[in-house]
Amino acid sequence: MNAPVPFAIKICGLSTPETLEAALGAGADMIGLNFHPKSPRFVTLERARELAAMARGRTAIVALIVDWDGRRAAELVEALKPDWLQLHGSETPDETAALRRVAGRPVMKALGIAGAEDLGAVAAYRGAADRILLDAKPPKDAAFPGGHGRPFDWSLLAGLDPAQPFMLSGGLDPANVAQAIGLTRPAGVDVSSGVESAPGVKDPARIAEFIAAARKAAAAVQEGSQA
Ligand SMILES: O=C(O)c1ccccc1N[C@@H]1O[C@H](COP(=O)(O)O)[C@@H](O)[C@H]1O
Repeated sequence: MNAPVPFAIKICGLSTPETLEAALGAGADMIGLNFHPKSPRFVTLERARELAAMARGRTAIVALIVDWDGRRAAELVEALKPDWLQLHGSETPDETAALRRVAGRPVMKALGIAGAEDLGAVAAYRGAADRILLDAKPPKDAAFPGGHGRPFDWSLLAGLDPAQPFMLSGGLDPANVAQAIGLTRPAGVDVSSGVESAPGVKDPARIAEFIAAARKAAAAVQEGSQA
């Protein structure tokens, strides 16, 4: 039997040393650096290297990319040395497996969920991705494919194979994360907008509140499943 993976809390879209330090101090397990140019959380490689140097050895560093090819991803890995790649575009299972191979890093594949039919994609990525991240589907006219602060209907996840681990994202915040964890029992949670005071502006107090609430709810689920 595989060893259980510890519950992971990821704070995504960090772009300043101060807010990164807030996430590290509050105990984030993963931090996300966003390389999608249309995102309000976009960081240059230079800024990302500065932040990664602060974070290395204290948390897992995740580089978020959207529909990149393998050569570009491998160059980013060489320059930044992230622990993970987060693929948040329309990468197919084959492209996901190829990116993982070429870049030599574990990959977290984000899948957009709006209805029960979207859950079918999850099985297709088994073996291609190291983690599945279930996010709300972006609005149709959206300029970027994630980070819109919108939740999806969590009750849809009752239709998922209970043996399938996943991380949950999409519209999570300090006030709803405990309910989301209790209902869906994810292997981790990921947040961006819900810990901001404005798009792209992270709020240290909300980061700390989010991490404390998620940690407490995950511990309660764990205790409940052991009882
Ligand atoms: O945050 C962004 O700007 C972003 C841009 C492009 C792709 C993904 C992005 N963020 C990811 O989206 C989800 C949900 O974010 P939110 O909490 O609803 O704002 C999360 O996994 C982020 O990593």
